[in-house]
Amino acid sequence: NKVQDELNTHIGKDRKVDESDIKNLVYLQAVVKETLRLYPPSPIITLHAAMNDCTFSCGYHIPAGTQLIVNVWKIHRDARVWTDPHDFKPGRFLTSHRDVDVRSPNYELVPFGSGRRVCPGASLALRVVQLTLARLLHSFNVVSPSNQSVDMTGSPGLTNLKATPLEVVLTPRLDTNLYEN
Ligand code: HEM
Repeated sequence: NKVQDELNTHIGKDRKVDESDIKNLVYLQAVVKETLRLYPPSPIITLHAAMNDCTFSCGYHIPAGTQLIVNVWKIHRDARVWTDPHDFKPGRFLTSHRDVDVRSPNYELVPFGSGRRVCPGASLALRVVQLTLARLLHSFNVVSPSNQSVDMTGSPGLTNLKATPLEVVLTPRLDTNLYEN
């Protein structure tokens, strides 16, 4: 509903959302970030190895050549970084965490990985996800059948899939002529 309020303010209901509108849709951007934080499509990143010996401040010694797995899911729910880490609160990216981005140097938010092997498709992915979500929420009201809350349980695996199918009812919210092309 808050994204739809933002869409009403910046776009209105007489035209479709355009790619150039996205920079003004700061709450929508925060929703995408919060979604990537709580439900990273790659919850663990594999196939990495330490190039040099290193010792973490907490005492762990990692010899060069050790194969490493990055637990993105855990990093994104670290209570030392995120207040109410398991709650969906997009507003945190407009207040307490407004400077945190998927390219931040402090590694709090790493849905695309980081460093030399960071996802080269990150910018494309963000543009596509933001525009698609904006168009969807601008064009339709979305509710779950019988208004039940959505089961967000995930299934185990290298990619983050819902354990149960998502069922929603879409209702148009714009003039019919805007759906013709
Ligand atoms: C929301 C969408 C996406 C997410 C969350 C995502 C996430 C990731 C992650 C976590 C990695 C591993 C990084 C690492 O090893 O440290 C990766 C690698 C990669 N991604 Fe994406 N990705 C997305 C979309 C895309 C798109 C749209 C493309 C291409 C157009 C793409 C191309 C690649 C490639 C080629 C690699 C391998 C890079 C390498 O090993 O050097 N990804 N991605």
